[in-house]
Amino acid sequence: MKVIISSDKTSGSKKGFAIFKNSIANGSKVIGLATGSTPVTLYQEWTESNLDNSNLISINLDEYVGLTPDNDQSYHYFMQKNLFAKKPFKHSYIPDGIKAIKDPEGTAADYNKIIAENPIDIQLLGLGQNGHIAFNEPGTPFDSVTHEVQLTENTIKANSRFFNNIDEVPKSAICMGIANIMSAKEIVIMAFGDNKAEAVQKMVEGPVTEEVPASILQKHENVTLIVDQAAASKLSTNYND
Ligand SMILES: O=P(O)(O)OC[C@H]1O[C@](O)(CO)[C@@H](O)[C@@H]1O
Repeated sequence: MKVIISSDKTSGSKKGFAIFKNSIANGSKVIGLATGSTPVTLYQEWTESNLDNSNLISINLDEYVGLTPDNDQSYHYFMQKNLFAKKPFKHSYIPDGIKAIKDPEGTAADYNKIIAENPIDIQLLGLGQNGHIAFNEPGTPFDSVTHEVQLTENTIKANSRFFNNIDEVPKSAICMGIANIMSAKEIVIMAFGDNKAEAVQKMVEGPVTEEVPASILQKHENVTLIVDQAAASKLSTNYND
């Protein structure tokens, strides 16, 4: 894993965006995208750039079960607001959180088919405080594919900051599995802030274990981790930018 330590989130996000721009210039066509607060600055860079997405396909990691695309907490809405409105892709895939209410297995199977038909060239990831990637919580099998995830109390609490109150946070999501994520040819994972420091340390330096889903990234041959000083503060090795 290549580790880039940036002075702050803005410079880290610029470096992250540069990796995507370069990868697209070199022929990447299928782009895996993430939500959460981590990628917002990277998406700002993207919308302000001259990059043209009209020949690209995007595939998002996850969506809450039960939220319509026009719900301002849905990941459909998030992507529209932060990237797609200004930089539309040829086609953008996000799991169908409404179909998933009645048919989570069918929704997940549809999404696995989409990923199989559109192998991901480069995938963006954030990192949960407990080491989760997308909504794959500790204990998720490394060979998992798209599935319905029951959100843990920790994640519901962490994400409640975006909702009016904690009871509005959906209890489950449709989420790419760890095997889907690992199938991407290249991965960029970003983490900023001291609340991510422990997860970063375990992901990079700890054992590869399903208890820390992101630790599997140690086994991927083309991963770049971008962190700020705070998120890097528990790493024991000195990684130079
Ligand atoms: O970027 P944030 O908001 O810190 O969230 C970290 C991770 O948690 C999630 O929001 C899921 O809870 C992921 O989508 C994200 O990668």
